[in-house]
Amino acid sequence: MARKAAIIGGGVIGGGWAARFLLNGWNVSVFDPDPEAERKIGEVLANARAALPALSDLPMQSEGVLSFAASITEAVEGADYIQESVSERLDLKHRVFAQIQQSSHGVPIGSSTSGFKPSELQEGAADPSVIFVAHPFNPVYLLPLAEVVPSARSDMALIERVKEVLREIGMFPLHVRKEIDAHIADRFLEAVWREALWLVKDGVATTEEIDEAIRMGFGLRWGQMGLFETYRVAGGEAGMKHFMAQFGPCLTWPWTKLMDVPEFNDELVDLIAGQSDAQSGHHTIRELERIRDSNLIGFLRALKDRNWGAGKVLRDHDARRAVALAAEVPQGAPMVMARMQVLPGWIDYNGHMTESRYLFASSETVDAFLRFIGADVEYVKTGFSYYTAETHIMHLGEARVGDALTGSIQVLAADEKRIHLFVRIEKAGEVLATLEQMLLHVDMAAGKTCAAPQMILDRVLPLAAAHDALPRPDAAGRHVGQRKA
Ligand SMILES: NC(=O)C1=CN([C@@H]2O[C@H](COP(=O)(O)OP(=O)(O)OC[C@H]3O[C@@H](n4cnc5c(N)ncnc54)[C@H](O)[C@@H]3O)[C@@H](O)[C@H]2O)C=CC1
Ligand SMILES: C[N+](C)(C)CC(=O)CC(=O)[O-]
Repeated sequence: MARKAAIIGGGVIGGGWAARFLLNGWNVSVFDPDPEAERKIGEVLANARAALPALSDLPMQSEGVLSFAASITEAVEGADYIQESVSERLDLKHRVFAQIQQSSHGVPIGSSTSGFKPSELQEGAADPSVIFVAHPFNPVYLLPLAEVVPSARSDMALIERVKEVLREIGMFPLHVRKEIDAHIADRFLEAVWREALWLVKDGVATTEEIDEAIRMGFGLRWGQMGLFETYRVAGGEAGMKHFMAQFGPCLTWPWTKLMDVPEFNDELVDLIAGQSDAQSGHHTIRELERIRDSNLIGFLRALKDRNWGAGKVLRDHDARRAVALAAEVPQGAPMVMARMQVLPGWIDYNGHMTESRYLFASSETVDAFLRFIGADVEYVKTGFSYYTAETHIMHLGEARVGDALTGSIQVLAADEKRIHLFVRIEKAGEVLATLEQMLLHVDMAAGKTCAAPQMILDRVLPLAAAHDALPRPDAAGRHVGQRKA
């Protein structure tokens, strides 16, 4: 049965948490007194649905059920995990924890706070041991980092369980060992922000010039190696020691105004906001979110190919899910093997899903089937695999961006060397395309077909026999231009 997350506070960050849990198969109950919360979460969720599936190489899990509760008590009822994401005010957070703990006992309560220490959050709580910081980064559904900060009063066994929950939903829990205001990452963001405010206030640079200075240079480097590994490389062959010797003295030169804070008055706010409008005001916030998400997807995908940094987290998440998927027995015949989401990049100039994506959707379906019968990545490493010899596609309907698709498999026939498959790509029961495909078992080194091993035949031959009882699809055996019978 799906587990339940309660999200208290459904703004920018609560909405992101809701999407992250839902798309990873959890049921989610949100409480937020804002009458607009449901609409806002719906928009965040639409962006997440368009973005997150693009990071996975496995079919997405079935989405959990989203509900909106009328009270905190209703939201937390039966919850396995609670995430507080209300506005950054300590008195408000204390009130919310008190209400949560009137009806929830022993359930982990993570706080999204950007800066409060866990010991501050725990003050006056009925059970402080279950309250801790789980600080995410926006967009929560795409960025893996969650700083997990316990205090001396925390239940450390519970913290370990929480870290596992975060890994299960594809996140990277960074255990912050010593509590400190603003944890680790926000201290950097604060430093950069202060410096940038000074540069604008002093008329040295505009908001746009500052953003170019970041995104054309060091921002790209930081996303893949962070600070210290980057500086190690910058030290040349002599590494970090040389870097420190060369740039250490600059720390005492006037390279920063970090010690001072510019006066945060209306003049400064207007200056920054005006420049920001001139820079980006031609896009709505939702447009900017979608631009940000597709840039992040490209970046994360590149890191995933290299199994590096945040890309390694994505690979580990796929590997964990692959084990769970392999243990799952697909239901029904034909067997639903893949669930997909039509992404913006899949749409062509006709405004519907482009033809190459039907082959892609079928590949996802057939790959899941091959993993199911044991011809998975580990098997391929032994030098054997299935190759596609022939495909016939029939286009029967249209898909639009955001549509949820399923890919199902009917085994038409199978023997030692061949698997003859019929794939249906469907949207809510409507068949959009069928693909008939012949797969051949090959010895990859020899470049020749050969018999599949018994362990694969033991899985595929009974399926072929069982699917023999299904009606043979009309489209099976058709060729291009053939008249309908
Ligand atoms: N916006 C950001 O970039 C990040 C924010 N955070 C943290 O996440 C938390 C939330 O921030 P945002 O989502 O940005 O703020 P937000 O203003 O977008 O959302 C806060 C939500 O809390 C709701 N709320 C207020 N009182 C409530 C109550 N008693 N019960 C339930 N909901 C209530 C509001 O209606 C609002 O929808 C803060 O602690 C913030 O520091 C963490 C990471 C990044
Ligand atoms: C600006 N901020 C302090 C709320 C930022 C964060 O807490 C994390 C983020 O997503 O940048």
